[in-house]
Amino acid sequence: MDGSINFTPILEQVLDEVRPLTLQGKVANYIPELGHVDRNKLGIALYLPDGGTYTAGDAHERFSIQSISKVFTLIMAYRKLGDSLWQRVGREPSGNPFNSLIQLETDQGIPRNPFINAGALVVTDVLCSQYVNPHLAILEFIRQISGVEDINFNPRVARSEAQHGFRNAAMANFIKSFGNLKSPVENVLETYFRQCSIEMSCAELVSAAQLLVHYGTALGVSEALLTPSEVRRVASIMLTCGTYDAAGDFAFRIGLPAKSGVGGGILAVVPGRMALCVWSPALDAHGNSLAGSRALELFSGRTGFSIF
Ligand SMILES: NC(=O)CC[C@H](N)C(=O)O
Repeated sequence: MDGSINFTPILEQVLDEVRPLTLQGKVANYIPELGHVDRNKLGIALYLPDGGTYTAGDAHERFSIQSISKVFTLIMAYRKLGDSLWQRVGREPSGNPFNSLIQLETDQGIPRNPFINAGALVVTDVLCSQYVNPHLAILEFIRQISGVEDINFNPRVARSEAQHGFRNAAMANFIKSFGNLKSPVENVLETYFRQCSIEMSCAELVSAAQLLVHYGTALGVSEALLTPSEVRRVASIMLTCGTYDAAGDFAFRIGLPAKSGVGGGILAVVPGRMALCVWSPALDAHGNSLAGSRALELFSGRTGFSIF
C-alpha cells in the first residue's frame, strides 16, 4: 500500500459495515463502572509511517484501555530486565480465558504469557520493584510515548475493579505463594487496577504504538526505547497471546499482532508498517470487541495489511 492513498474513506466504510454488530455482544459489567459505557460508540484510527494518522467515528473519544495497558507495562519491564524477564513469565499462548487460574498450579506460579491477567500481574510486580510509584511511572511512560500530557487514570474504574477484583486477588495470592511476586499483593493489585483504568482514545493509542511501528523509537523521545529485535518479540507475543483464547482465530481472520482490552479497544501493530486501533464496547465470549474484531478483519482483508 502506498502512502499517497487517503485511508479515511476506507475506515469510514468499515465502520458503517460493522455498526450493526455494536448491538450484539455484551459490554463488560464484571467491573460495574465499565458497564455504563454507551455500546453505540465506535471509532478507529490508523497510523502509517509515511502517511500520518487517519481517523473515523469516535476515534478521539477516550475509553478504558484495560488490558491494552499490558503492552506498555511489558515494554517497561522488558526494558528493565531484558531477557531475564522470561524466567518469571512465559511466552506461550495459554488457550484459556484471560482471567483463568487453571494452569498456574501445574506451571508453579510462572504464568504462560504477559498478556493474560496472571502474567500481567507478574509484569506489574517487576515494575513495583523498580519504581517507588509504579502507577505514576506507567502513566508517565504512556504520556511520554504518546506525546499526550493529559492522559490519566479513571479513579472510579480503578476503585470499581478493586471492589470486585476477587479473581485477580486470588491469582496474585496464588502466584505469591510460589514466590513469583516480590512486592506485597495489595501493592501489585492496586498498581494493576490503576494501569487498567487509564483512558485513551484510538488516536492516542496509535500515537503510543509508534514506538513499535518505528522499531523502538517513540514520538518525541530521542533515544531508542527498545531494540528492533525486542520490538519483534513484543509483536510476536501480541500475535500469539494478545487476544487470549481467540489468538489463533485472530491470526487466521485478521493476520495482525493485536492486543485487546475489556473496555472494547483493540490495538493492532505491524512493526515498520502500521498501527491500527479500533473501539467498540460490546464484547464477544472471549472478551474481545465484537464489532472491533470484524472491523480489523474487513480492514486487513481490503488493504492487504496482514503479516502473512
Ligand atoms: N482483558 C482485560 O481487559 C482484563 C482487564 C481487567 N482489568 C481485568 O483484570 O479483569
